[in-house]
Amino acid sequence: MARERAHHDRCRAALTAMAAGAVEQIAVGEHAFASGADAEVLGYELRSRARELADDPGGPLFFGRLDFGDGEDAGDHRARRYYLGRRRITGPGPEAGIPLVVDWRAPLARTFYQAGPRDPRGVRIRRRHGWAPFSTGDPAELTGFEDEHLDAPGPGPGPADASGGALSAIVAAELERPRIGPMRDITATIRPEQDDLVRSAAADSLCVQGAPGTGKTAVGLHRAAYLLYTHPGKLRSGGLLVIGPDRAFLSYIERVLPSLGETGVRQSTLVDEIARHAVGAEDTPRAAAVKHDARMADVLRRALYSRVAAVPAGAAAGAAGTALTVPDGSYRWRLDAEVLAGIVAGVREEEPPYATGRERVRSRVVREVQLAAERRSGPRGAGWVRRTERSRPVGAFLDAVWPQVSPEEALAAFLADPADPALDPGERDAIRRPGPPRGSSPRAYRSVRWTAADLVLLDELSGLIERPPGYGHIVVDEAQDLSPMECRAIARRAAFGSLTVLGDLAQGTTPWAARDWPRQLALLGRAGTPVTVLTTGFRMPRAVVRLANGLLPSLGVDVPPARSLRYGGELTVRRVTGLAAATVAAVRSALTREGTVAVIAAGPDTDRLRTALGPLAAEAGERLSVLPATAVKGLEYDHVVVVEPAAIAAAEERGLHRLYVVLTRAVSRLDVLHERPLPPQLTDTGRD
Ligand SMILES: Nc1ncnc2c1ncn2[C@@H]1O[C@H](COP(=O)(O)OP(=O)(O)OP(=O)(O)O)[C@@H](O)[C@H]1O
Repeated sequence: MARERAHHDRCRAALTAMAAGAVEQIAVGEHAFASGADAEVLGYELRSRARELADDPGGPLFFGRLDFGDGEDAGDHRARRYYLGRRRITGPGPEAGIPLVVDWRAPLARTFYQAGPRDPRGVRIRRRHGWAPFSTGDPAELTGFEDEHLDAPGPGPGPADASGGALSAIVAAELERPRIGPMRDITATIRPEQDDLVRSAAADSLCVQGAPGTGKTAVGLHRAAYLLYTHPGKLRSGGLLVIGPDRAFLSYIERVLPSLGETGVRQSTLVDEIARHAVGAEDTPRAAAVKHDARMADVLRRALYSRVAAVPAGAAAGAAGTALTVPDGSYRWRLDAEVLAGIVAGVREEEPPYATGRERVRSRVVREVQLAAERRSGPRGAGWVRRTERSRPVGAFLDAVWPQVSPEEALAAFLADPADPALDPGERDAIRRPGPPRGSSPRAYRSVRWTAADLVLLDELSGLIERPPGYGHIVVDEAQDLSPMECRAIARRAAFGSLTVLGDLAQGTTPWAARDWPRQLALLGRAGTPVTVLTTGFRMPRAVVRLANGLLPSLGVDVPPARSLRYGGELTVRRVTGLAAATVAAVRSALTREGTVAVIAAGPDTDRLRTALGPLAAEAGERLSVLPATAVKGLEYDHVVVVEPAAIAAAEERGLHRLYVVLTRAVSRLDVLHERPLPPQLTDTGRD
């Protein structure tokens, strides 16, 4: 213990020196460069590095150690010892460059996560360190360590581990620990199957189907950090996006990447990512279903290209057969309709983005004019070409055959008259909405109040008009809930990158939620991506998993049930009279224990419960949340009180899926309170 503490002290001193060194380098760097631009780039890099180092929350600097070889022969390179931690720490002075702590993402660390009695990988001892819970500012306190002798495995204590060994007591304690604040990193306890996913090649897209609490979100975030470490150039400058279901979820996960030293990742909801406008109106469920349907991709493409006139409409009236006349000094060059129609048709066939298509038509038309001019009166230079491209007749011709259009203008015009053969009359009526008449000035479209689904359609149109800049990698959480059109919005942004798709078909609650992964992956532009299934749950106690699994056969999806790695926890299911009073009593008792508490109920019931909890809630402060069932996706609380499951199940079309989400949020204790009979799926399994 003394030696390990001394090593930790050495690491702390080295980290402080590294942070000071980074600050000093900024000062030196700013003076050493002749070019201001170079100094600026270097300064930016150094400042970020200094910030990352200064951002250290003060926790333990390592969580494990690997001893390779037989440990006797110091000259044998295999007889080496490495400490592993959240970030690399190198020694000062003569030790500079020698890692005191190896980053958990380094290739060597893979051995820490993957080695086991069946496959020791040259490891003699794997040590896990136990630390007292810490808060920012306090020194980290080593409380113990645990050695696994992988070269001579003996029977270990505790439940068996999937990798062939015993489940480490330190890992078990970490899993049982009450949840207090936002989500934390899992670097110390990544499981082998999670490590495989985290370290998949950057170019590979992957899909993880995992029961609730199997660590999908944790895997996605650690994969993001891993990719940034292995491909810093490609991904560090805004090239990595994490998409989550809502802002509450984002604030729950937002500290994980910074705590791993990664501060530059964009974390967003899809709505925020694509929003060109604020949402100002609501669709009927029918209209939303039509707008999110996969057919809308072709429908919108047709609507946009219906603006392109197949045969030039004679923008500049001229002699019969002449569709365009371009004055040029004392000459007038004429192009006939057939040539122009050929140009337009040719560009359409090439299928460039709409805006590129317009420019392509422009330059080909001018090329024809140039050829005609040069045949008569010699070469024309670049200046002539530019002038002709900007000339009034050419502009008028383009406006007639390939008019400029904004996504807003195209969508408003389409919704005012959604006459596409792919939509039946009922569907057209559902989405029809009066809009500014065709041909209105772009300003007329600014006052339109868009719905959330309209924003998705605007994004589609915007992608048809101009290719959006993409990301090198996108992590998509709760991907089962994405509509076909939302999937396309993500696919567009990952056209040249890869995807980590995370989700659970059983937790699909949107009307368009996926029922199988192959189709969803095809919509995401990644057909054929392998699907990895996770079933080992780290969140819920066994009894809670059993209760929730009772719903699975009714959810209409083919997913294996979760099994829990946890041994603690409590479940109570109680029929009560007077839900509000029973909730207050349950919360009062829950607050006597450590950790967060959530009361989850059908939307309309939450206000009533909040009122009933009034003074108690004020006393509990941030420890207590009262939430509608629709707002808990991806979140977890130490103690959950679920109020009236039947009301949650009846509140929406996929109410049983919602109930499944709600019942799977508890880390330590779940109280189910009901007045009405429980949904039948819960009655057999509920009492434990
Ligand atoms: N290897 C691990 N070691 C310790 N804790 C872990 C590990 N993997 C996951 N966890 C913890 O288990 C809990 C559930 O993980 P996470 O939220 O990532 O699951 P999920 O599959 O995304 O769940 P859901 O489907 O409900 O969104 C979290 O508290 C997470 O930190």
